[in-house]
Amino acid sequence: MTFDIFSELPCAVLVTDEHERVVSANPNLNALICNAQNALFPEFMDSLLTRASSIFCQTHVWPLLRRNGEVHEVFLHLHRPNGSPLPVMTNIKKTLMKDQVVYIWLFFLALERSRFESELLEARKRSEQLTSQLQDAHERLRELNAQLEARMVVTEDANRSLTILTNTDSLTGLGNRRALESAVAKLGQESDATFSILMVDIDHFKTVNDTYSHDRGDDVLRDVGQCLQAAARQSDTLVRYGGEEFALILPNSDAEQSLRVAQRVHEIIATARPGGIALTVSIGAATAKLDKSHDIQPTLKQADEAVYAAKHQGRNRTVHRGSWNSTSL
Ligand SMILES: Nc1nc2c(ncn2[C@@H]2O[C@H](COP(=O)(O)OP(=O)(O)OP(=O)(O)O)[C@@H](O)[C@H]2O)c(=O)[nH]1
Repeated sequence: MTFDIFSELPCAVLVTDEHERVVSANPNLNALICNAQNALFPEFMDSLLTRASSIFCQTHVWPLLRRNGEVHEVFLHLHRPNGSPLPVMTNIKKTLMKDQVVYIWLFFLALERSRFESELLEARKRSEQLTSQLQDAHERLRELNAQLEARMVVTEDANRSLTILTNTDSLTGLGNRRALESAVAKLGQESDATFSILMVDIDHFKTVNDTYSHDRGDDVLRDVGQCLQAAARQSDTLVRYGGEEFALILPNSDAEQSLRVAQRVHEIIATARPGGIALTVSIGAATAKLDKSHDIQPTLKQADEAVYAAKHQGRNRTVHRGSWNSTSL
């Protein structure tokens, strides 16, 4: 009986019955053993094995096969007609074919197997090396990322400090003219909001410098800044607008409210005596409604003109200009 289906298989196949008789063999097995495809096979498979392998089969392989129905990775030596042993690996499985119990033996050259194994080991080693290189690269990337993030934090801090510095008046610690822009943003998004600006200018400040020294003049500027801060609300923005001039932005304040704040400024400065000197300020006030452009320049200009008017009218007073009638306190 032959089983043609095995002739197509790429490996060497032997089929035996339960009495260890050779039932069939495919051409690959012939080629493997005899280097010829049509060689005849012995009746019992025992004759195909070297003596040592035959004993091993009788004592181990067949008992295992009969018990488990299959055996894997058995190392045997086939007995070639020229007398030389051929090392092979064998997988055997019991099965039913054409109503007959048979055992199918698949043979692989042991040498090929060890070559495959060493190739596999080599590939595994390469993949392990690659994995470790990848891990190193990943670790390095993580470090670089951390360094980059740290640098970004430093840069952001530096940028923040720079922004604060460029928006701050170093003498008084108040915002400077540039800081006015963010104050405008603070006025709110909605147009139609009423706001006021107070321009506060120290009277006869040149005389203060000339009489008491420039340093004393600086003290006066610092103290006036504090007086104005005391008069302002949390939501107001105070900046040193230039020289001895300060600007106070009052969101949501109409003319009347701005005049009340101005009055408070006059009183606080009179009481505080900035730099230990009795002095007065002139205040120009202006009130407007915020338009869509958020442009406060026209209102600033009006407040500036109002300061000029206050000076002209004798100083130590507030003049209000703007959409409202001029008022003088
Ligand atoms: N100490 C000091 N003085 C300054 C500073 N900035 C500007 N000044 C001085 O402020 C003075 C301003 O003088 P003026 O513009 O004549 O004004 P004023 O003397 O206050 O006179 P009126 O404004 O008309 O009352 C000048 O002498 C400037 O040198 C500063 O940062 N520190």
